[in-house]
Amino acid sequence: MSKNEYFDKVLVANRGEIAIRVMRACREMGIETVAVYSEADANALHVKYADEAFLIGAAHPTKSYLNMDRILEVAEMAGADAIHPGYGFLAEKAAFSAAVKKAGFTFIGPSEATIKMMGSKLDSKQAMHDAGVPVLPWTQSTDHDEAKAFAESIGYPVIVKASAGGGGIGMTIVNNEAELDEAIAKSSRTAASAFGDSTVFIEKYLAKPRHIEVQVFADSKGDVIHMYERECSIQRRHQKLIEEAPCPIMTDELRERMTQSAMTVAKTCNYENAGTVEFLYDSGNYYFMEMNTRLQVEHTVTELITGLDMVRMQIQVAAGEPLPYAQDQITCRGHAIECRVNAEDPMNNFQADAGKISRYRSPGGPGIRIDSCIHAGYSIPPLYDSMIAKLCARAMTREETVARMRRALTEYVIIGVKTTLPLHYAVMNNPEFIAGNTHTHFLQDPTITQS
Ligand SMILES: Nc1ncc2cc(-c3cccc4ccccc34)c(N3CC[C@@H](N)C3)nc2n1
Ligand SMILES: [Ca+2]
Repeated sequence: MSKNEYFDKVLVANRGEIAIRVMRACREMGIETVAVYSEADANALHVKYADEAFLIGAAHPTKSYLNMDRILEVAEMAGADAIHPGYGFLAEKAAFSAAVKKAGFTFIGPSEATIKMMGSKLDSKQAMHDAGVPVLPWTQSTDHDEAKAFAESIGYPVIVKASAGGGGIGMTIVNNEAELDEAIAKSSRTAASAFGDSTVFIEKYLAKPRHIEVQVFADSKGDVIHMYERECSIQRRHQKLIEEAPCPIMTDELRERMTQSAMTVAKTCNYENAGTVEFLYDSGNYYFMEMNTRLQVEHTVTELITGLDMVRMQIQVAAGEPLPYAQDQITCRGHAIECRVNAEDPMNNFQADAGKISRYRSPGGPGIRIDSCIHAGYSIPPLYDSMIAKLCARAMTREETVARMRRALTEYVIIGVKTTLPLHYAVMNNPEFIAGNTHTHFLQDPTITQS
């Protein structure tokens, strides 16, 4: 007799804070958890949080967290019913979604076909254009004369992007015709080596857009809801550093249009489970960029303004249940900001900094949330993503939330490794940020870190 109506046992195919996050939801639901860990993670917190834990291989991700066969073997041995991929690693690998299903487990995420479609920026752009979702003008021709004619028709600058790309890899800005051929060749080379697919396309370049993304949720019956938007413009080398919900410049009218577009995107690709539709926003217009077919790092700020548990919802819809909330039950109350605490040195080009944490004290008090995988005495392994904690603050207004985040940052003590905490403190004290004037090149402005 299962202790809940969803699954008896879930294998979490991930590590770090997101593995702990998923295990917390499972524990609250009476679902047993299985952790997988590499040799470098033998003492990791996610191993301690799970009901069972299995060593899956050496530290390098290809030998462990990316090793599909080994993970499925453990799921079989442990008698898991479902697998949660977290984010990163295998989360958006279409073949993993298929392999999980083929092996008889439930994949807590979308189907192989959906992941595959959204993995191609060109296919998803074409499909969303045909569905009437705003997209930036583009061409997939790399012929010099056709590309030249396209660029001249919409005006320089334009940008060359990799279709199989992500995270800004393979993007080359083109300011004039003389740069066109080399940009196409450079992006194609990068795309081929990074993604094994040299397909590129060219689109209108927006100088200082905002990155606004809409959280959507869909069940296996085709129902889709949105859970408002997040602004994620403060990034560095396409790694988000600070996210907030709702977006400071959102109006009811713009929100209505963007959330409708986001739900059209989800319906067009038969989406199931949690997903995020990314838009670029510039002077009142928004444009579909891509869809992320996973639960994102910054799902936290959406949980804080809606009061919902998104991992619980993922498990419910993956088990075949209808969406647990109707659209009119999803409310946006207050404001939330997330600061990603990375083991990097913001004053030395964000160089990753591994090492042992000698002292650790996390903030607390009203409206503070910490999702982390660290503790005093923990040694940060060098081979994985540098994010070690997420500090979130929520309050009723953005102004109060910024003040609360500023206060929490003064309380956060992490001794033994360099972190991005000083950068976050500088941003929370920066007049432009406080005024809500963020855009994607915010951190390029040298005055930011000299507050
Ligand atoms: N046509 C056009 N114009 C301006 C752009 C600017 C960016 C961009 C560039 C640099 C940082 C960014 C931060 C958030 C959102 C976008 C960006 C961008 N991308 C795409 C992947 C994403 N991580 C960055 N695509 C763009 N596309
Ligand atoms: Ca993406």
